[in-house]
Amino acid sequence: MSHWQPDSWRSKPILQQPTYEDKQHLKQVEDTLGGYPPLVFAAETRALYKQLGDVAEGKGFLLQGGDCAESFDEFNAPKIRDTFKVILQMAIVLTYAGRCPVIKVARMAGQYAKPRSGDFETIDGVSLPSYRGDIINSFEFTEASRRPDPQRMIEAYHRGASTLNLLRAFAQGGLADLHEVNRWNMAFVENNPLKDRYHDLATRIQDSLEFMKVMGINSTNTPTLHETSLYTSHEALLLNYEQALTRVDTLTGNWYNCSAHMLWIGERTRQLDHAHLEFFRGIHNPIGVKVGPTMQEDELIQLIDALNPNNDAGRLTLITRMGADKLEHNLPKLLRRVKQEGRKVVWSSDPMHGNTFKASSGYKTRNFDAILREIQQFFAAHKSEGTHAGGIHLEMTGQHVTECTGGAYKISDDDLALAYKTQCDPRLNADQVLEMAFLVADHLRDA
Ligand SMILES: O=C[C@H](O)[C@H](O)COP(=O)(O)O
Ligand SMILES: C=C(OP(=O)(O)O)C(=O)O
Repeated sequence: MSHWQPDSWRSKPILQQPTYEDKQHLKQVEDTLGGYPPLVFAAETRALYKQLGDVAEGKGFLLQGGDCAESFDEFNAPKIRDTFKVILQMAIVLTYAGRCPVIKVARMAGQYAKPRSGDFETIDGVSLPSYRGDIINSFEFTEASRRPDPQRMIEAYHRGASTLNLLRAFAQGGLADLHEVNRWNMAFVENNPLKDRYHDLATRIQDSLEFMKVMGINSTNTPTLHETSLYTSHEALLLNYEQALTRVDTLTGNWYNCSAHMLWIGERTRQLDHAHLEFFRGIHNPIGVKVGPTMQEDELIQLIDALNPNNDAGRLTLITRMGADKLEHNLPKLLRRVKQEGRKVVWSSDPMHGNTFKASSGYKTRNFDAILREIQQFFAAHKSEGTHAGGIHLEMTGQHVTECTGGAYKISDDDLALAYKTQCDPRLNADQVLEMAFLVADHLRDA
């Protein structure tokens, strides 16, 4: 295999990239970013790698979630806080009701680049380049807004850094204290139809904390009760940006992509001889790859071997996104083959991307029941193949949006217009996530 360099991807075919008109400006931005401090520290990335290694061995569960596409316009503390809360809330339900350690990885602090089905969008007979995420162009439907601008990478870096800073403060500065989480969760679910179930769980956690106190277990000296670990992730699609943040770790001498702890390759850019595979094979982060409904057994083994030649547990997460109607037929054969060949991977389910459709109202949406059905089938397939259902990957937000239909509030096609805010794909809202958490926890406990 040829020698890897952070820029060796540049000689390979590449899909889903913008065409920048001003190459000099692009180079200037890449150089500037290359001189900026890394956003994450390689040792943190190694800690996540190790925890994912445990998940690959069947000990733990990966919860990965956040926006479909983070937005420069909706960049504010309440939004970051609410998504943080909803991830934590789901993690607590999964940990307590599912009796399972949960590793939390946010789709935040860098989820700015989007692959698209078409290069152009047409509205009222006018065709303009598709919106590809705020790191590339702007959502507004004008010629100027849709022109790719390299300067946006600098903007994305700064917003990613601020988001990460706040997430770290929340995780370690008291907001994630289990005593507090228990309290704010109560208010957070006040109007939720699953409130009673949540209250019951919260009371049991409270009882456990009080029991520990009575027994003399000093919770002030027990960091896991006061803080949490939340890692960051995004699709490493725009390789100019990702390369600029790829650095040698001085402790190990290895290359790490320091734009996030975990990165993944999308379904549309995972070709074996293409640029994204080339870039990912050289970085030492834990990585994910999306696995869609057309994936065949041989192709999957080749992909695994290209990305994880040493078969290290924790290195590779396979994120299946097949669609509720296809998973039952397509996943078991992949599980069987990977198990037969002894490859160590985390299997995670993205029940969102295979279940998107256009509602009669014209909005792109996903139905809660289809999302749930894909998760149920994911657990069932693992159970029958004797493999570990290792995680879920959700597009979700802490905001009260109406983007996915169904759930306990029975959001209908007509309701979608009430609060449809996503810039790309529909997300589960805070209530739908809580509901999903209880349903997944039941499967997790059973598994
Ligand atoms: O999030 C994933 C993709 O970017 C998205 O599904 C593509 O959407 P499109 O089919 O509207 O381009
Ligand atoms: C684009 C995404 O998914 P996929 O590659 O599975 O379509 C995504 O997760 O944002």
